[in-house]
Amino acid sequence: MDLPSDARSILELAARSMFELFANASQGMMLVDRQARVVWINDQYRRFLPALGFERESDFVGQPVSAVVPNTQMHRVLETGQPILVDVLSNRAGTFVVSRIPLRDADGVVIGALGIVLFDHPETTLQPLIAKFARLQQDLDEARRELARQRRSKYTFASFVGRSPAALEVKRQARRAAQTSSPVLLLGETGTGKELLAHAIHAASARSGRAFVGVNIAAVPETLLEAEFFGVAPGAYTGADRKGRDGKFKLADGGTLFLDEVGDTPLSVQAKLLRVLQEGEIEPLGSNRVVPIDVRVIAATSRDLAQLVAQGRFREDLYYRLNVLPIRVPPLRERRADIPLLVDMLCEDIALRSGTEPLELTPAALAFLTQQPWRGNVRELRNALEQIALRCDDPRVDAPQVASVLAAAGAPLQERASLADGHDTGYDMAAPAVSQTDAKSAAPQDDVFEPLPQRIARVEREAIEAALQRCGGNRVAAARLLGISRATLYAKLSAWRD
Ligand SMILES: Nc1ncnc2c1ncn2[C@@H]1O[C@H](COP(=O)(O)OP(=O)(O)OP(=O)(O)O)[C@@H](O)[C@H]1O
Repeated sequence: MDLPSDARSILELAARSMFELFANASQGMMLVDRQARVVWINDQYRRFLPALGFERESDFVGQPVSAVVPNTQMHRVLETGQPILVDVLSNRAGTFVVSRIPLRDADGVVIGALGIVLFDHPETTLQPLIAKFARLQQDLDEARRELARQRRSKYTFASFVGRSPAALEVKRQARRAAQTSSPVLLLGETGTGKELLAHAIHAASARSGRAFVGVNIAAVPETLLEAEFFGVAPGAYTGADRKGRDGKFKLADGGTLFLDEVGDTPLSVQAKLLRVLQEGEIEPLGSNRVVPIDVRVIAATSRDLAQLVAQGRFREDLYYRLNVLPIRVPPLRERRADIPLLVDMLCEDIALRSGTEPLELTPAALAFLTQQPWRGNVRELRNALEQIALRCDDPRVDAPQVASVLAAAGAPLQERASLADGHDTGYDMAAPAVSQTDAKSAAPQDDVFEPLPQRIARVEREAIEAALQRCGGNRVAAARLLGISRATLYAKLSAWRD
């Protein structure tokens, strides 16, 4: 027989064929009427009756389906008119993979539903699929545990090295802040340990068991910041965000949100941030639903927020909202007494990570380091020690070697540093601070030919350090000066970190 030529007959044939296929290939079928009463079962279905507690078909057919098939969802299909194409049904007769399809009359009104048992004993028939699912679930659980581990605090107060009065005062204030749930504002130059303190405050707070989530505001493009903060509702966008995405506020729910470089928040987002802090609720992009959140905010900035307020670049109301517990984190040059202790800790850490012997600095070398301006603070000190460890073959290092490595790295040296413990260091004490050009010429030369990737990395680093210095540590201005985006600058800086 050929295919019928009219569409209606073709559809009828297709429907009949599909029904027959399901009726033969499936483990059983049943029909319920509009009132969810069983009106028909096929031969295969009949074998489930004893397990369901029925001896005769006549005791089963005619009954409300929920009375004779425990846990059935047929009534839901009748209520919603939506099929449930694949579902797992478990009851006293076993576990089944089932499908439920509404039946409609010519006007589209739901008049019944068809239930199909696709597989019984899915634990054997679907074994490969279930094994794969179990493996995926295991991977997902592991990834979730790892994420939770990463979201826990990396540092405690013990990680903040320093016994100078200034360092002890910072720790005292931060410990007190940890006892409350009010916003904290950490103010200080780059590399002074603001992020470390934020972690430590969280770790010592009542929220320590929950997430610590950080956002570096300066590193997120303005157009993406709102989505990053508040998330995206499903269907608001096409592409990667189609399914929706939680924002950082949601991820930090119950825990702490660290807003790094809060002074760089664009004005357009400041108003929304203020609302969230006031109301304690967020509205994901593309959603008209507000979601309550409970987040403790710790903000940090290296910029003068009061000045930004005076210039109209930071909202005054947001400033007051964040400035509840301000903590000024002093620069290294105001707590030089901590430098030997920091050097000790950093040398140990660098050695541990690189698998080398820790540096041993002579008293003159340590004195020289102590007198440097350290505009990049602890981060810059760490970088300097890493450079020294890389460039000096002998772990015992004296002041002239330190001076030459710092000069090669383009660091602005302290002019009148006293290098010597009464012996000749070979370093010209009266010489002016090493300029960028001098620094370049102080790079390895003649005898050691510097490989191209290292040379490029060094030149790039010198340029960035010089730009940051020129702009007084202001990264946005430095990025502009370098002709790169601030996100690129941040990516480079964070690649050097830790
Ligand atoms: N007091 C300290 N004790 C030990 N390590 C410190 C201390 N202060 C800073 N560090 C280390 O210096 C590096 C920079 O610190 P951190 O990122 O906390 O600074 P920051 O003030 O947040 O800088 P930025 O504003 O540039 O983000 C980190 O590796 C941190 O562990």
